[in-house]
Amino acid sequence: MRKRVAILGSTGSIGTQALELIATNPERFEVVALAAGGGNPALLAQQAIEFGVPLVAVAKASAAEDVQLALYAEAQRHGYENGDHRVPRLLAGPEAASDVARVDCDVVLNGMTGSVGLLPTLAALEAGTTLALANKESLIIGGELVTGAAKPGQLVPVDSEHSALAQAMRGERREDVQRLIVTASGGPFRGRTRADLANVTPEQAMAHPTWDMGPVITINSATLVNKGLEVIEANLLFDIGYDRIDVVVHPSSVVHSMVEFTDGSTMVQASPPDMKLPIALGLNWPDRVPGSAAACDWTNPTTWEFFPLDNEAFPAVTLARKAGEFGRTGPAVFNAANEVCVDAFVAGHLDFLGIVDTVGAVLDEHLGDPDVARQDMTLDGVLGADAWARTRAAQLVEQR
Ligand SMILES: NC(=O)C1=CN([C@@H]2O[C@H](COP(=O)(O)OP(=O)(O)OC[C@H]3O[C@@H](n4cnc5c(N)ncnc54)[C@H](OP(=O)(O)O)[C@@H]3O)[C@@H](O)[C@H]2O)C=CC1
Ligand SMILES: CC(=O)[C@@H](O)[C@H](O)COP(=O)(O)O
Ligand SMILES: [Mn+2]
Repeated sequence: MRKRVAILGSTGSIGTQALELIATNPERFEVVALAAGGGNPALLAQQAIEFGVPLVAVAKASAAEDVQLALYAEAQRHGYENGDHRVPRLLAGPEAASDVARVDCDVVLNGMTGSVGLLPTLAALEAGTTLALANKESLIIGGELVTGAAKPGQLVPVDSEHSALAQAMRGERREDVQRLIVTASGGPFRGRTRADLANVTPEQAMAHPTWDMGPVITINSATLVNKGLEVIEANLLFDIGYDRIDVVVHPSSVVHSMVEFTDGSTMVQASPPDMKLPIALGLNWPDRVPGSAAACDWTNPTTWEFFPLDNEAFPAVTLARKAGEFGRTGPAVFNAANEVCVDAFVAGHLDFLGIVDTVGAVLDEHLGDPDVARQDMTLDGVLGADAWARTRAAQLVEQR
């Protein structure tokens, strides 16, 4: 039986790689729905017709007409007659991705970027569908709302480090796990001091040394915010305390993370950097998809290097730990402030160091509010904290 897959964020880095993988494994997977933001109507339409997808969704209502026209044009190119029932149904608007997440299917792959992925993540979990989760932000900001909505085994990590951790812990007893060691490439500015980072440009920050990814996660890798988010993600996915989650810099991104056990053994998951491997495992969990990606080549001399993280030049992981340990709406504020600052940096309105400095200032303000510590964790609370952090971060960016 082929697995029926819905892809949220189909036009992005994760989405397009997932579709490439599905194209080479047509006997294993079929695509039943696609969702995207609306930034690339032609690509969305091309994907929909090429994969024979019956349902397509676009978040920006203003892009709906362009997507509809692109669907007709693509259908015509494939020789469809007018009124052909294979032309997909189109949903449009901010709820559309959540509607797609609720369709009857075997796996929802959430490859959207940002906190906008939260409601679709919850929708997929509530529908009882397996959720292959690349959109780490939804788990991080939703916290216990997301983990509490997931049945055992329903939430499968696609993030390379967390896929590695899940693979290394398969079949192991939880009480035998001592520590999780999350690897970080160190980003394009590895080895620089804080002073060296003052004038780096968006173009330099976009030059990731090992991964080709969407713009937000690429900037997050340069600031190490991505690694901070991943520490929170590891805590939530594997229910392991922050004091037992380490970060180590591993520039070549071949070791995707490690699990240390109580007997002194460390299990390493290694493969050349290629997201198709964790995407395939996410779509086909618990089974592997043969040939998803190339394996390590041992015919040439190989060295793996590991370095401690420079928390002084890159304080984002320390800050994320603070947000994560506080819990509740702390991670949502950390993430939302960062999303605003990344946009501002890319637009040339904020310097590189200003990203994490501003996130830290917004987070401290939030954690210092006595009402925040008293609040229960609710969806409205998370959405409210996200909105507040966006406004506050924008004000601080303006003042900087
Ligand atoms: N890329 C990678 O290798 C990795 C990514 N991740 C995580 O995966 C997620 C996706 O990253 P990446 O693929 O790089 O990001 P991209 O920016 O490349 O893609 C984002 C996708 O989300 C779509 N999108 C935006 N808003 C909405 C919306 N409201 N509804 C539906 N779709 C929407 C975009 O559509 P449009 O094109 O129309 O704007 C696009 O298809 C992130 O959370 C990231 O942290 C994790 C590990 C590795
Ligand atoms: C591929 C993936 O999972 C990314 O999250 C990656 O880890 C980013 O690289 P950094 O290690 O530089 O953050
Ligand atoms: Mn990652």
